[in-house]
Amino acid sequence: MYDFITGRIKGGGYAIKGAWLLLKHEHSIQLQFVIAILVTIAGFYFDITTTEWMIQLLAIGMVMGAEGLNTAVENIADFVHPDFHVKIGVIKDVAAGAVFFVALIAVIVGIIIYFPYIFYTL
Ligand SMILES: Nc1ncnc2c1ncn2[C@@H]1O[C@H](COP(=O)(O)OP(=O)(O)OP(=O)(O)O)[C@@H](O)[C@H]1O
Repeated sequence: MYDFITGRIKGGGYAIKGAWLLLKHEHSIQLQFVIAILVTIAGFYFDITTTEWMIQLLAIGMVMGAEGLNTAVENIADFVHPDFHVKIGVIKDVAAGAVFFVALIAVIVGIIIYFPYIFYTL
């Protein structure tokens, strides 16, 4: 039981270290973090509902999580095959495509949430 608890705490520590590395070194994650802060400010400004907060937070988490996994895939690809290879290109494109899906949905969610606040209250 003790090993189980210390193992989980260690695992959490590694995960936090990984999240910090992403924020420190990855420009795409940094940009998404800034966007996350901006929409959070917008959430307070427009006083969005609890449900909208939950969906917005979910969208932020999905985008940053997908981007983090994309970075991991890119790093693995560069590690196992640093030189140019058509298959590495396809693997990286597919990983980027997965982020695109999530990001597109997040943008649509953002429009659905904020369109009424911006245009119906004018
Ligand atoms: N080793 C490679 N072999 C073939 N094509 C590659 C290779 N490396 C990158 N590419 C192509 O270039 C694109 C960009 O790859 P890269 O690793 O530079 O990602 P990136 O979008 O610049 O990532 P980031 O800016 O998040 O670090 C890939 O999606 C792929 O099409």
